[in-house]
Amino acid sequence: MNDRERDGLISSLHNDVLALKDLVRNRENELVKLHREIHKLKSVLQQTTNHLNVTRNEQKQQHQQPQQQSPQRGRLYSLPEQCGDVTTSSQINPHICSSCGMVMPTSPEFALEALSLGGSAPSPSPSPSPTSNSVSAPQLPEVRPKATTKKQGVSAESCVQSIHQSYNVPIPKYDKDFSAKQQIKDAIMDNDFLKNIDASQVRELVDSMYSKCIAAGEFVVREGEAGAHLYVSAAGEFAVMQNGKVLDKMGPGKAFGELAILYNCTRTASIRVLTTSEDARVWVLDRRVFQQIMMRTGLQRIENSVNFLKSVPLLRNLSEELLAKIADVLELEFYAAGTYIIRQGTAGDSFFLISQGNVRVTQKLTATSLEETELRILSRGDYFGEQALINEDRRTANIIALPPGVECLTLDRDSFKRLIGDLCELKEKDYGDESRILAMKQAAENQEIFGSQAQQQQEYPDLKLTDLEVVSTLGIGGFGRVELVKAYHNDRVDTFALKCLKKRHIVDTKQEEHIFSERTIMLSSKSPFICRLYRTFRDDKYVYMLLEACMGGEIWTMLRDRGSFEDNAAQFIIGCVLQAFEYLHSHGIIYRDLKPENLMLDERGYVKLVDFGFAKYIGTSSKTWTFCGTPEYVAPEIILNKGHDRAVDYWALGILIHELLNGTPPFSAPDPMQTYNLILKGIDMISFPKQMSRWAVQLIKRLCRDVPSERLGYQTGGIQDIKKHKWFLGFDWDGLASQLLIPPFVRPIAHSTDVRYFDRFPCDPTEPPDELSGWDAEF
Ligand SMILES: Nc1ncnc2c1ncn2[C@@H]1O[C@H](COP(=O)(O)OP(=O)(O)OP(=O)(O)O)[C@@H](O)[C@H]1O
Ligand SMILES: Nc1nc2c(ncn2[C@@H]2O[C@@H]3COP(=O)(O)O[C@H]3[C@H]2O)c(=O)[nH]1
Ligand SMILES: Nc1nc2c(ncn2[C@@H]2O[C@@H]3COP(=O)(O)O[C@H]3[C@H]2O)c(=O)[nH]1
Repeated sequence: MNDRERDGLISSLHNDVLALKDLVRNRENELVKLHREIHKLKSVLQQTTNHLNVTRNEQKQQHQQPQQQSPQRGRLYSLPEQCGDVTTSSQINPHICSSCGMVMPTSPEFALEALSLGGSAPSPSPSPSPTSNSVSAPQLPEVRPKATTKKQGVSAESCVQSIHQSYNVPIPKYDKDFSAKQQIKDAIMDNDFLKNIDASQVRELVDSMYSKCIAAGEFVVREGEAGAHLYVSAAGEFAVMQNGKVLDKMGPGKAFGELAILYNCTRTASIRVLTTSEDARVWVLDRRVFQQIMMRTGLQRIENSVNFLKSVPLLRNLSEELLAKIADVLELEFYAAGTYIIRQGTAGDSFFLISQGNVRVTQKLTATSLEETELRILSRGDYFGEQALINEDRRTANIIALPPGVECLTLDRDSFKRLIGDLCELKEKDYGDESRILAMKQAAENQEIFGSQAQQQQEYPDLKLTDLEVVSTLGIGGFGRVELVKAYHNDRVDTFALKCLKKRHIVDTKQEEHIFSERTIMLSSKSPFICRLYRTFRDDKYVYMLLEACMGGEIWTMLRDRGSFEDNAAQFIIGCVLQAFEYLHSHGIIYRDLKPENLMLDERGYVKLVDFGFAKYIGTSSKTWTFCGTPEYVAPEIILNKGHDRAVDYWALGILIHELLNGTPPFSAPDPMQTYNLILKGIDMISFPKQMSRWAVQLIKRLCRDVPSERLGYQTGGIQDIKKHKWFLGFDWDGLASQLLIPPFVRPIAHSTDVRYFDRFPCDPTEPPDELSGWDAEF
């Protein structure tokens, strides 16, 4: 390793360390947040257990003294809800509200009840029920209403009533400037318990908060009291206290007081103003308003769900009543792009309806296959996941969320069976899996023939690496050099191109599979339009491919030197490529790296495809997802990761025609991202040079269609459709196939090691490190 490389390595390691430190810092922050969350939840839990203990004791007492009642019970029920929180002024007796003189509610249910009864005074229950299991504050037993059955009933029954009543009750709004709104919104989103509220709900909460000043030293919230408000600190400093001890301090922009409201418990801590110089200020939201906003949006959600269900074709004929039942049990779930919502072969208990976004359905067609075949894309209104529920079996396909993410309504197994499991459409659904698997088997058999050992039979079996003598370097690729070599064997001298690939580099860049695939496909391919691979070798540092030497040089070099090709030369080059594609596609192989750099001329001037590093066997009906290719040549579906097949080769063919005729590809920018953006804008955004023939432009446009299935060559006529296009009018396809056609550029070659059509490359004295993992055993 030289100094520059070492410096580069050090700097990259340094960056890695910095990134890891950042990660650790973020994790630590997350931990602190989680600890705080745990602590808060523990406070809530603590209260609940206390309440339950007290209730149990109470129930015991009530059994012992059934007639005894608190004399203040009636007043408790008539307490107006807004008197929930007390400040210092009521401290003489914390249970008496100083402003209205009433007894403060000490049970969390009180507020709920007050809410559900709209603040009116229902008559108190005359006698407590010994069986009720009310929860109430243990600190204040003397004023706490004894548990009653009525109370239990009210909170369930009239709460529902209240939902409907409050549905149309206007919610107060208070004007505030932008920064105030932002402060409240940020505080809500920063609160672990409130941050999951819908954006529309947050907006309403923000609008309904009003400002209140609180003097230095006063309590905003007192531990153990009932909570009737949610707060956001607007200005000043506040202390969070528990049992008289300061737990934490907070400045402006913090939401607090949410626990008592969300968990129906009493205040789990006290909040006191620390600021001494001037009043502190808080934003306040009445609990009643909070609940109203939550209920209203909740109801709205059910209504939206029913409306959505009505639009789902599967549920078209169901009654309104049944739809409402379904809507009632549906759960809303979100999945980030790329998430496997369902994985084939796993057990599953949910049924899914897509309410937003798209999913990709893929399937492994054989138990051992690594590849997933794309079956279809499902979108809003479509459903999935019924198979495993109906057949009591494992999932039969994968469901993957597509960008930007997916929203689904889900039903659990029981609800599915009860509500829609009998629908004929579901029971009779046939996705055609069987015929697909049959076709796959057929294709696999073909592949077996194509990639079989017999087909891959290596030639020159007696030739050893040591029989080869390097003459000069023909080219340099991503993994090493291609050398022109002389082979001395059986009293003969042959010349070959020897592609030497650095094993360490292959392993480091995880390209083992691509190199293997290149070997299998090239060894098996026997077409005059594809460079022959005769055999392979290996040693500790390299794998070697002994290739047919294409001594006419690269099309890329010719294009560089000439600037562009005439139509007839371009037709000949494209004709040869089409012959190669016809051969590859008919064997289920896609090439994926078409460009002038990978087209070589043999000594007769015929064009051959070289470099099969990205070629892949996919069979006839499947797709693949690996992003690969050269930026200027990749098709939109590769960029968008939609899954691709041989249609990407037709796209690349259109790009190649453009480059051969003009010297540049149509989509080209200084960096790949810009190039991808141009590609996604489409071929119609390109203005073609005037000198191009009308037919050439038309052919390029027909090949470079955004939608793969619309590309010429991909339809039922296959590659013949391209060959029949007007641009090729008069072209001698039979002459090309039989190689009797005279190529447009015959390049004189003096002898078998004449390298005049190749650039000169300096030698590279550095040796790559050994790589001995053994992945290349077959080479
Ligand atoms: N059969 C051949 N006959 C003559 N020259 C060849 C042959 N194969 C490759 N070359 C020369 O070597 C160069 C590099 O070869 P190739 O593209 O196959 O290597 P690679 O490591 O796969 O490169 P890449 O980075 O493009 O994947 C070619 O551009 C060409 O100039
Ligand atoms: N229990 C608890 N409450 C906290 C803490 N930090 C801030 N608070 C807030 O103090 C508030 C007191 O009233 P709530 O119990 O309604 O909600 C509580 C939280 O919003 C903490 O560490 N523990
Ligand atoms: N087996 C199969 N499932 C599909 C197909 N298209 C969509 N799917 C859905 O993919 C789901 C995967 O999970 P399930 O087997 O429960 O139910 C499956 C179907 O709802 C298909 O062609 N075949």
